Amino acid sequence: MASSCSSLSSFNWTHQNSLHRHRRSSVTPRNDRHVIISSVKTADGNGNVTSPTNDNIRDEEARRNRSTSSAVSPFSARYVPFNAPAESTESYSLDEIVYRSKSGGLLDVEHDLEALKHYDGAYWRKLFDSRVGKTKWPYGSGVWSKKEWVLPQIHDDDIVSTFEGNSNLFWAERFGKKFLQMNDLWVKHCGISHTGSFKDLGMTVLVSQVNRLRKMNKPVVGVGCASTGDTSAALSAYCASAGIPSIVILPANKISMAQLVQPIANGAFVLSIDTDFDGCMKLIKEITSELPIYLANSLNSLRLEGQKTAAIEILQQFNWEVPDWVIVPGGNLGNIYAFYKGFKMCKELGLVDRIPRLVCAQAANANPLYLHYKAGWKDFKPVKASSTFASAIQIGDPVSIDRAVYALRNCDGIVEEATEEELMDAMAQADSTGMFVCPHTGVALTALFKLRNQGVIAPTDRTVVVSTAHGLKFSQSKIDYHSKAIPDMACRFSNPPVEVNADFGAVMDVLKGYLGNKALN
Ligand SMILES: Cc1ncc(COP(=O)(O)O)c(C=O)c1O
Ligand SMILES: N[C@@H](CCOP(=O)(O)O)C(=O)O
Repeated sequence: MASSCSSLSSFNWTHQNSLHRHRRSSVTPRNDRHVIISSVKTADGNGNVTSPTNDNIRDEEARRNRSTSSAVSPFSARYVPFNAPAESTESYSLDEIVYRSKSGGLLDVEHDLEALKHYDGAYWRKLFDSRVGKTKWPYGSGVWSKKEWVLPQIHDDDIVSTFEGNSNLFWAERFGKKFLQMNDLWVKHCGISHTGSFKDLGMTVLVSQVNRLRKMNKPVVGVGCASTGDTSAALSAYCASAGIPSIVILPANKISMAQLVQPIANGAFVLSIDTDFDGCMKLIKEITSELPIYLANSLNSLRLEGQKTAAIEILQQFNWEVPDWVIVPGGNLGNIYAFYKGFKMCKELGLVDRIPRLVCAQAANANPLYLHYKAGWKDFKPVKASSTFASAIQIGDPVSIDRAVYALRNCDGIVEEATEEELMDAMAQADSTGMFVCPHTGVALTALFKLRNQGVIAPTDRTVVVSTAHGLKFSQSKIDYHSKAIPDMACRFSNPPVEVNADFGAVMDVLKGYLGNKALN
């Protein structure tokens, strides 16, 4: 049986004595014994315990787990109906295949917070910090470095990970100063990742659990999703790495070529369907209720357990100081809730004393949440999403609408929208200061521009913009913008190449003209 005792026991043992004093209760987790046992091995310069054999990092951890196989995790998690009334007793094991509550509502993964509270905030901060930047399986992953808060009961050997997470929290110094008069602006580059988007954070959790279910002989022949590009890329990569079949349903001609080729290259079974994302989502829900195909979209609350670690990571990267604002582009609306949940857990477990205000940013062409917010959260109505350069969030009927509303209402959150011109300009402005962001990040940056102009976000507010995908996946939109090939768009920040004859004089003339317009510094 999986043991997160071993996960606690096997972290840098030299920290254990100093961490011990942080434990709140007199309960002694059974793993402490194993800490002592493992400590007889030699420790490398980083305090990692090393094996005398030539095991790879997965084998090394499996061997360690075998030696602690009698240990049972003191932590646990289960599915419960999302936002259930206190008197609800409905719950499911994470080893069940279930996506909806009895009433048809969303589910949530509920952790045993009382067990986690046996350790105080300082303990968790130090434990998580001790795992960053190491190769130790599976903690080298930014997701699995928080394993006790994610999937505490999974066996380390069942985990399918690319050491995702630990993404760059980039100080957007020049962008902040030049365009916003801000000096504490940060971009969390979740898109600089294994498959180029934040979806890796959730997919490692979901595919790991599928790996476990298949080893338990549960009826899972493959894993499937509907996608606007990034979920399918992540699903196919993680499944390919574990040897699990993946099936992806894509809206024909509505995702970028770079995104389309990802599942193809990773060996997924790709269905290109003449509908939009909402149509694909409807199909995959029907398919997964008929066939032994496990649903990988964020309707499945397992995904959000991985995605929430990006919020924890932001706090960690600020040395556990809480930013004032976090701005997240929203489509199917799982991620905004995942951020809320990550921040909320850190507050509940004493790692920080407050949570940031969240802003969810939508494309004006696909803005059901924005309209709902403007209507005072009354009577949600899905919309027919129109085409947008932010194609991964072209979603009119988001599955996680209830989760998003809950998150935003509980953090005094805001919803903003961006027109096509605004999002493309914002993306180009960010790129002109050295970034290379995706159009969805352009949507989030537009929200920031608007809230700064309205005086809602102050120049000194510490603000994080979540960048959700790698800009290289969306090169064609940048090519269109910089060649001013977009109808009815001024493309104010375009920077097209200058065509010059292969002639020294002609080149010099052009260069002198260019340099003449520049100040010496
Ligand atoms: C690049 C990118 N940004 C933002 C989002 C929005 O995330 P969510 O669907 O969780 O709201 C998605 C997917 O929907 C995406 O692929
Ligand atoms: N942008 C997503 C849309 C589906 O979102 P999910 O989080 O519910 O899987 C994608 O890339 O497919």
